[in-house]
Amino acid sequence: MLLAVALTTLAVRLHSNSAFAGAALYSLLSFGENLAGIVLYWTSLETSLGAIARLKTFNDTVKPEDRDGESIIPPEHWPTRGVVELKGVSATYSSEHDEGSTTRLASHNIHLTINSGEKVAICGRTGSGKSSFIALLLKLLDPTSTTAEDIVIDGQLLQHINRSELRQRIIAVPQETVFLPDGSTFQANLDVSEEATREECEAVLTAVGLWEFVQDRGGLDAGMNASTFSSGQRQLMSLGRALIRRSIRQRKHATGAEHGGILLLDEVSSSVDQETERVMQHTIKTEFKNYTVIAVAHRLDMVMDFDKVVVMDTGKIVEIGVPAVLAQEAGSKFGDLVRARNE
Ligand SMILES: Nc1ncnc2c1ncn2[C@@H]1O[C@H](COP(=O)(O)OP(=O)(O)OP(=O)(O)O)[C@@H](O)[C@H]1O
Repeated sequence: MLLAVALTTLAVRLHSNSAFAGAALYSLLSFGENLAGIVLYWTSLETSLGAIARLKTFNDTVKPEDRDGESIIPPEHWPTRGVVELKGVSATYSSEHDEGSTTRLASHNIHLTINSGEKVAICGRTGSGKSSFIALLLKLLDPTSTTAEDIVIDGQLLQHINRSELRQRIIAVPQETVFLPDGSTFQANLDVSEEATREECEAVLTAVGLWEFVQDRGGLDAGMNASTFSSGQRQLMSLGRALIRRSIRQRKHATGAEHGGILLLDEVSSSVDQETERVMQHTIKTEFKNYTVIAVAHRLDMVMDFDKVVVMDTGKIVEIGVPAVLAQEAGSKFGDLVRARNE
């Protein structure tokens, strides 16, 4: 089982170039129990393939034994407000496998405050550092130098927080969806931590428009074959997982009051048609209305009604503003991206 999961995730990684795509297995890793085994399996891989080298870089950042033992478990329901502060954060990838250079700048002196419940889009050209920004928030990538207050989420310094705990508290939807080995049930694939009820699974699949699809294939207990999913259906399952996590968090919240949190999205609608994108947007807006949402987006129409857009270039923030306003502004970098897309 462990080997199969590792191979599945590895196969996904080999098809990808993005930093955060390495975190496609985030949704599996974040549940902890198989993490040590998967990491051990990976680190034993010896190959000179570039993709594996990148995988190893990602790997190096998640070794639990290095840092988690001494790090802090945040308060029980953290983060409930979803205030994110970055105070001059820089990060590099070590590229010992790249010829000619030793480090590669992914984030450069990032100063940014994201307020509670804000919906923020991260935009920019390919390789501008969008996914790396998300990777920083999940501690998949570490800041190069750390002053004591580099990244703070709801008053907690990220550098002190236990990595696996962090990845259980922040909900993230990666660009690529990693499934359990073929034959695992729809329910197991949707609810990886096995904490949701069948009713919750059905409600979530209905919300993302996959309930009929699952029923046609034998229902929640039927074995699933991921290769029969389209890319868009894979992304909908990923969003479904995020909704399940939100439900579970909400249920565990002592007061029962609606609380917030943080949702990270990396190009989640890159493979869906306009109608499906509309469903996804609606679901994110309604189900995560109290959450701070940080979304990497190439499809700029999806983020036009967000509160804020952050435009990145060569690892730096080069513009921050309201998307609908910037889109109309001559000389705006976001406006340039929109105009380039429209052409
Ligand atoms: N694992 C890695 N190892 C080394 N360099 C990396 C790694 N991941 C990304 N980079 C480099 O870091 C820089 C920022 O990459 P990042 O993936 O954050 O950009 P992006 O804006 O998300 O790109 P895209 O839109 O193509 O997904 C790029 O120069 C990229 O080549």
